[in-house]
Amino acid sequence: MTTSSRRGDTDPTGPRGTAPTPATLTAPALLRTAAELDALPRPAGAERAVVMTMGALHEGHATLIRAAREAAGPDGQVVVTVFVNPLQFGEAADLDRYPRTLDADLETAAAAGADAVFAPGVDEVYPGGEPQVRIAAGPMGERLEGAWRPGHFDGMLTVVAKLLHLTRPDEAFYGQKDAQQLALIARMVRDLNFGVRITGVPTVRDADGLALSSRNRFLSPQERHTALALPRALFAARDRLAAQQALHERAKATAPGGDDRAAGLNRLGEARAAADAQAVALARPNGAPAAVRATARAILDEAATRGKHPLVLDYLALVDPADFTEIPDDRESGEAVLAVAARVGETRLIDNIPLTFGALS
Ligand SMILES: Nc1ncnc2c1ncn2[C@@H]1O[C@H](COP(=O)(O)OP(=O)(O)OP(=O)(O)O)[C@@H](O)[C@H]1O
Ligand SMILES: CC(C)(CO)[C@@H](O)C(=O)[O-]
Ligand code: BAL
Repeated sequence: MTTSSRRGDTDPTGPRGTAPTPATLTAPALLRTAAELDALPRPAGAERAVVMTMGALHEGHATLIRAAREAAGPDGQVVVTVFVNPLQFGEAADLDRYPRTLDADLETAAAAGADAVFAPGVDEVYPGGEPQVRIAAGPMGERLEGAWRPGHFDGMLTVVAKLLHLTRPDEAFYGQKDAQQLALIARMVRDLNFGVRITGVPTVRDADGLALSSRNRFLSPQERHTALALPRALFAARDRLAAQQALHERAKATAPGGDDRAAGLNRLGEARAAADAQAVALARPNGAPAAVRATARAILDEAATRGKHPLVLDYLALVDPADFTEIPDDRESGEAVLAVAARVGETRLIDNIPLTFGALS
């Protein structure tokens, strides 16, 4: 039988020897059933914020919880859900080996400022077995991750819908690391009038650049070295775009008249100055999407040739964050997401970076 429990005070030094903070002094309530969650009083005159996770909490999750705490304020309430959702897994092996670390998760949640952790069992979330009626993610859910993990986003949205109904938050927080998931949740909430604010939180990375992920623990040191090609590719592409855009800005500032100026200089016999003026005039942002893709691709291709621990690329795509369709090569302005998914050994990783075309960053 499972019961609602409010665990005693944690070690005052906090988890992993961190300095004590007010949040570490009180452990969150551990709620195992929907009935226990229903019995959790709502904060009076303040908001409830929710962070949904599959557990094995790391600093990325802690950042989401801190953001929720900050938004809810001292009088508000932060609920963290921990549930490994079978509906969104393709291979049973991936589901079976997914890490489950509830005791450590409660400490991490406490230190980050959670008031309650809702960690139901599979039977509690799906009392009638696999649900007959599900959320369909639609066309956006069939692109990128959806193409590689058929049914994944339907399963993800179905459990997110259920968890939103169960926890009834004012605001819910999700990581930009799972950019397509975040976009789909925002879309579902808008299309189906869920009446909750959805907030994205930027990706948290390790010092070496790798995006934090529960699945990183499966990487051997050599595999991790290969996996670093993901952030390196994304950051190189971002830098390439910034350089191209800086050159374009310089062109606008230094070459009024562009090609006309080059022609005039040519007539005067100033061949070198004419060539410079023309080069500057040509430094337009046109072709930036192709340059961004090529820059990232070169780094990923190199990692794919690594002897013992090669990277196997599933996709690299430059997409519109609104619907995850490919950005056309002649795009000169607007928001984009450069997204990548790859396998290293048995571990599949995803990462992405937001980019803005047509602006100096
Ligand atoms: N590095 C990160 N930075 C910011 N948010 C993150 C990060 N990693 C995960 N999140 C967010 O935390 C929430 C829960 O994610 P989840 O429990 O699946 O963790 P995960 O580390 O992404 O695990 P995995 O990649 O193995 O599925 C999601 O909203 C996810 O986007
Ligand atoms: C949103 C989510 C908790 C649904 O299971 C999961 O996909 C995750 O952890 O990103
Ligand atoms: N972090 C996304 C959840 C999943 O991989 O299933």
